[in-house]
Amino acid sequence: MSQVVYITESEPSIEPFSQTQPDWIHPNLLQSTDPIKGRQFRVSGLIPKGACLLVDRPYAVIPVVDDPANHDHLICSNPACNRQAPRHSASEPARNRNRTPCPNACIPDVTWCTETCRDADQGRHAFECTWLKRYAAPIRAKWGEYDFGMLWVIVRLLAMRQGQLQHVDIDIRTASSATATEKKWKCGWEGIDSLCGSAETWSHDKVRAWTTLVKKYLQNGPVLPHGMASDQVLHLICQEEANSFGLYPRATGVVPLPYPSVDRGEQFAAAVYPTAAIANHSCLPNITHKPDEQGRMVFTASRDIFAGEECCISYFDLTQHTDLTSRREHLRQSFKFICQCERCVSEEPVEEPTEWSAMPMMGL
Ligand SMILES: C[S@@+](CC[C@H](N)C(=O)[O-])C[C@H]1O[C@@H](n2cnc3c(N)ncnc32)[C@H](O)[C@@H]1O
Repeated sequence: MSQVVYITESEPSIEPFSQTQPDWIHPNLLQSTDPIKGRQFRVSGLIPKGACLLVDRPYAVIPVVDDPANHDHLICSNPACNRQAPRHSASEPARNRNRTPCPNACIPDVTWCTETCRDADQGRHAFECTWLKRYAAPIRAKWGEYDFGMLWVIVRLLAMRQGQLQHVDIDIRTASSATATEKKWKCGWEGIDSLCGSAETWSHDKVRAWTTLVKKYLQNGPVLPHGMASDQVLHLICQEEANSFGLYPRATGVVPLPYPSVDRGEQFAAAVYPTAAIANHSCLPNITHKPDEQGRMVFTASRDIFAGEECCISYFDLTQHTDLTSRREHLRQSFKFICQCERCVSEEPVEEPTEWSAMPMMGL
């Protein structure tokens, strides 16, 4: 990849995303490739039930809440924090108690849990602030909350990438010259760049619609100086669609299903993770996933996992879609693939063999 650094005198400095590995990765966790599903997690030796397999920091995360000004679970915008910033918490020391809004009042969804967090995040936020102020309201009004969220995640991904490019010597370049062990897991922008997703799986109408949005709202220019071509940004949207996680307060993928049924709660954020995104889906997962208090995705073994087995999460709340048709339809609509997990394949109806002897003679 050619290294281009886009820094001008007037550009604020964005703190680099200096992570070179996930925060925790179980030594028995490996990456391999499946001919149908693509990249996957496998294990090289026993991982006992309850063990933590992965703790991965989001590369970009946005809050997803109605009425942010009055919501208790808005997250701190500082990517080094991501903690929920409650409106009031009597138990907190006074200096931590106030949510700190954007000084330019860009949108109420942007807040920091403390002034310290806000000040440390000035450079990154400056990258998105003008864009949010100019486009958030018109995009929400014309295209709706889902499209706005998709575009905002892209803006936050581009802001983080910009931070890495500004610190190219300590980040992207060192990543490409890292030792074989360090290169085992691609982190930061390298990890995002390697995510699956392609516009070839999209209908012409969908490509046209997102191309329009990219040209209208995400063009490289003074409002968003990212230096990428429109088709690269469109590709990033495909990757985001195939790989982003909803963040919920309770674990996803608990099996057997709890009785009485417990769902995973109300979504409060959406995020893209460089390493957690390698996990494929199973309707009988052996891993549960849940964000920790900093929005890091934590994978936990829900049973003993033996050498050679694939590690899978569930992409949806298993309490909501139980039979084969409903599960496959949900995955097809929301995640654009036909589930080939062992449970779905084993539940496929067996086609009755044609009884030729019972057929009338066809004039032979
Ligand atoms: C979040 S990515 C998972 C990692 C991906 N396999 C890769 O190569 O990067 C989601 C994509 O993986 C594939 N996938 C995941 N679970 C699958 C399953 N149960 N059946 C078929 N394809 C699956 C689909 O192509 C899906 O769009």
